[in-house]
Amino acid sequence: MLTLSQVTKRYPTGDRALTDIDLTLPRGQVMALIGPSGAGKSTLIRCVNRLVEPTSGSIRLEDTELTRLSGAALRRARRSMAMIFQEYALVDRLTVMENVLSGRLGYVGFWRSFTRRYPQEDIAEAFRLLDRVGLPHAMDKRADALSGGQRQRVGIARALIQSPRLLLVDEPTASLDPKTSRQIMRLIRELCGERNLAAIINIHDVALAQQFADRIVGLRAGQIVFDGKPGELDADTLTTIYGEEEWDTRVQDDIGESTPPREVPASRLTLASGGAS
Ligand SMILES: Nc1ncnc2c1ncn2[C@@H]1O[C@H](COP(=O)(O)OP(=O)(O)OP(=O)(O)O)[C@@H](O)[C@H]1O
Repeated sequence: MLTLSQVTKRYPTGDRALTDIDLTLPRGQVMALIGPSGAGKSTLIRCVNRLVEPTSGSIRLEDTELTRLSGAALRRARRSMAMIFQEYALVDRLTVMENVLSGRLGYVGFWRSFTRRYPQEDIAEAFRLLDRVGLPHAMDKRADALSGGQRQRVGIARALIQSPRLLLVDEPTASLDPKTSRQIMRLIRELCGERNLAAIINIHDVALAQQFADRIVGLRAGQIVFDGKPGELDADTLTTIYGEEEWDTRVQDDIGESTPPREVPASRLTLASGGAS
């Protein structure tokens, strides 16, 4: 449903963030994008919804060539690509319900949203979604009264009320503790399954990526150096993605509570943390 062909991004500073990216994402697939800092993960996600303009190449969402769109056509296409952010991007002074309903902004028009007169069916859907993400009693709370995990649940509900076909998820767990991170990843995974939604999840945590994604794509210096199933990620592959000295530290950080002692050879590390709570 999403196809990137030969996508390259060069920033005006001269930084070449992506080089000739070819990638096809089928409907319903949850793909994790991993790689070291600066590899181009955020740039790739933002090229898809054109928050960043690709320098060249083609990005197709089903029958629509996204790189050619502008104005109203681009706004319409963006409705079908919802984003979930690391820092949640909620409006603190608004209630949970208002934050969720703001996901309908692309549909209801400025004045209707400005005066907060959303259609009854949107409000009913917001109730259903808040229930589904585990916040049935929080709708009247201000967003800044919530914990990080709760805020991310609101961010997920806001994304889903857009009725997207694709989720673009940018480090959803980077500000959360390990247990909450697993709960959030599990929720995203389940919702993608229930709605046959495809997702690209930019994530630093390799163990979480392995545990919850169908597919892992490894970026290094703007190029895809691995594309395979979570179980295919081995020490050699991680060295290719992260470099010789980096990856075992990366995996140990990711495993968190079950981190083995430093003297365990890298080749014997179990990458997936397992036993998620
Ligand atoms: N707005 C920008 N202007 C210039 N260069 C940029 C800009 N944004 C990113 N870059 C450069 O593009 C490259 C890829 O950055 P990007 O943020 O996409 O990587 P990333 O893999 O998401 O990194 P991180 O995991 O640290 O968020 C880096 O070299 C970065 O310095």
